[in-house]
Amino acid sequence: MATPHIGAEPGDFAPDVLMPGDPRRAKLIAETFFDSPRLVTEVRGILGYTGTFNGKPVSVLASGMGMPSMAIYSTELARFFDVKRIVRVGTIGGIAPFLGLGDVIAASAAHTNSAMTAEWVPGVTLSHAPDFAMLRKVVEHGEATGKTIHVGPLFTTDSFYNPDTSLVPGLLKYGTIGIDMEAAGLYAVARKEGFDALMVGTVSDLPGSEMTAAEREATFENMVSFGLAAFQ
Ligand SMILES: O=P(O)(O)O[C@H]1O[C@H](CO)[C@@H](O)[C@H]1O
Ligand SMILES: O=c1cc[nH]c(=O)[nH]1
Repeated sequence: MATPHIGAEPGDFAPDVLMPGDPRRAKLIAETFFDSPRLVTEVRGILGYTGTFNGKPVSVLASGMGMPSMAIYSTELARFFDVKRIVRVGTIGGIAPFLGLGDVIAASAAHTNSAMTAEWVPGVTLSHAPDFAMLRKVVEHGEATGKTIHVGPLFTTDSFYNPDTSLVPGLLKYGTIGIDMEAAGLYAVARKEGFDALMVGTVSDLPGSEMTAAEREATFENMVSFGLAAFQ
């Protein structure tokens, strides 16, 4: 049955789903990595495809931008389409000095200034963290292929424009390496809805340098290869 935001039927999604923010990146991922991809939803232009990778069913669905949008789509995938594992494949603003444009990161935690989960357990600041088995698989993929993946905490912000840059020294002091807008939402919803999740991202912005929109769309292959490794 279709949901308010996903126009698919039960069985249209595989248990494993990749989630980029950008619908065009979802299409590109399906066309580049999947065998026999088919469009399963396009409500609001949020594209979803299902195909196979290495002979196993896999899907991709855009999340849109920000924690509320990610929370809507990931909740509906878990509740109505029996999705068991989600990997967000997104772009990241790098803040750690050792990062370069195009580097790949797996988020071992996600701090946030969003109030979305503030009252889920009254009086408690929840730690938003990935599934350890999935995190281990992407690290092992890096070791097996000789490709570098940085593992560290992200800061998931509600504000792409007008970010409070005075936060950066504090974030760095506590080991944070980059910034996105969805990882904490995905990790929180995963615990709430009972699926496993991981965020893998490409560094698209650094202080003083950034990728163009075309580069953001194109420099995704390494990140998606890591993301798919989490499902193996
Ligand atoms: O490239 P995506 O996955 O959209 O991720 C990042 O890019 C968007 C901001 O430009 C936010 O969604 C942020 O998290
Ligand atoms: O600077 C950036 C880049 C990607 N995503 C963000 O949230 N911020």
